[in-house]
Amino acid sequence: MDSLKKFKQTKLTTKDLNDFKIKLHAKYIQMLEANNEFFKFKEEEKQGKISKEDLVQYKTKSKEAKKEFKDVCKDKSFTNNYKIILKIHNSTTRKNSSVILEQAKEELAEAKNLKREFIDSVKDHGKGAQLTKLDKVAVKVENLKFKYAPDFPYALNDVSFEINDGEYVAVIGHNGSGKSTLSKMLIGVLSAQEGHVSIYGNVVTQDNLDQARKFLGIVFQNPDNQFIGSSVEADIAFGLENKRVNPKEMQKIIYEAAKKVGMENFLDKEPLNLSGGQKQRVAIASALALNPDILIFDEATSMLDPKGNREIKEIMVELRDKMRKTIISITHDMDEILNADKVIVMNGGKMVKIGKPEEVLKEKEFLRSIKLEIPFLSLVEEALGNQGIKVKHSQNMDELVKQLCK
Ligand SMILES: Nc1ncnc2c1ncn2[C@@H]1O[C@H](COP(=O)(O)OP(=O)(O)OP(=O)(O)O)[C@@H](O)[C@H]1O
Repeated sequence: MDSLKKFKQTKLTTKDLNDFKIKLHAKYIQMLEANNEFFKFKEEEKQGKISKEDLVQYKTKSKEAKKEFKDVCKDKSFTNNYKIILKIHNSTTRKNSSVILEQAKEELAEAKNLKREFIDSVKDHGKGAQLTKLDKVAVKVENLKFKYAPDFPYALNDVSFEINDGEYVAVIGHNGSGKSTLSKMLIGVLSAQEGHVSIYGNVVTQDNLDQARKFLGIVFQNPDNQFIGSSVEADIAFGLENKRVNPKEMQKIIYEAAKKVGMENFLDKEPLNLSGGQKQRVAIASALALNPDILIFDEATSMLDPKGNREIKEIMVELRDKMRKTIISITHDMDEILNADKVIVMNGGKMVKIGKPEEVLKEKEFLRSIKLEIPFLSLVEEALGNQGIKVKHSQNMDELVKQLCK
């Protein structure tokens, strides 16, 4: 009994297996990269661009990466974990105590599954690794700093904030305030030089970046650059094919994702025949098909006409309200902050304000001083206030009119 108790306290779990898969997958990618680099420089050496001596360092790096990957594959922890419980299980059988025997059986089955999964994960280089949600905070940024070169000023300077699960957050700032740099750091295109980004409680590192990205969907600025397929359907299918989703399930996923953005009747249409707003809706559907928890809109409305702009803003609100998605909208369009739960104001690489839209909009002089335009709706609210007509913060003109007509 004591040995079973002890085993339960020290046994390996699915989290350990997941950590192992993440490590294995990272080593596998490092090995591939080092190998590619070696072959690239081997070609260059053949062409006389680099010397044989220089090539040696790439060969050594590639060999080391291969060895490191193989060493991780040789991990004995899960086999040992199984052996220990097998021994305990077999001795428990002889004692013939039914409750303990049942517990030992359960532990043995669990350890056997872990061992089997470990063997499979070695075969597929840890591809199935997943991060679990350890926290209700969707995105946590802590003391983030970034410079594009050592003698450049900070593009991001000690930025910290939290975005809760299901929250709609607008990140606003004038040109050069650091919005794009922040967005690149959130999606892992740039790595933190100081500080951390955590997604659902997991600090993002080079090792778990691929897994962390599974929580994220991104919609960029230019609708034309985002269309990869020859039709709406092919475009949404692209990400699913990359993820090797079962082709039988794909049709349904594509239809559902298109329906969420009102594009289900356009599946056979070519990109040429779509408006900018419709193309952005397809980009959103492509992201939604992969079912991310967090959607980042990086200046996604800035190239659209007023109608397209309005459509995409409405979809962002719907995604939060109906699908409980976390929305991060990086924008210089002040109108976008009206729909947000929280606004992060950036200036000169620093976060200079964070709060609810109505709190941020109170500071009109400050916003003007950092070259941000006050939304027309807020100016109307302010003018009404000056006339003694008190109104609550509205998300759009219709809401304000309704308040006034009550
Ligand atoms: N690739 C780069 N190399 C050097 N400096 C850069 C680079 N990209 C951005 N910067 C600088 O970093 C600072 C922050 O720029 P960033 O692009 O993040 O701001 P932004 O708020 O997104 O601006 P915009 O709205 O114009 O895109 C600026 O001073 C900018 O000049």
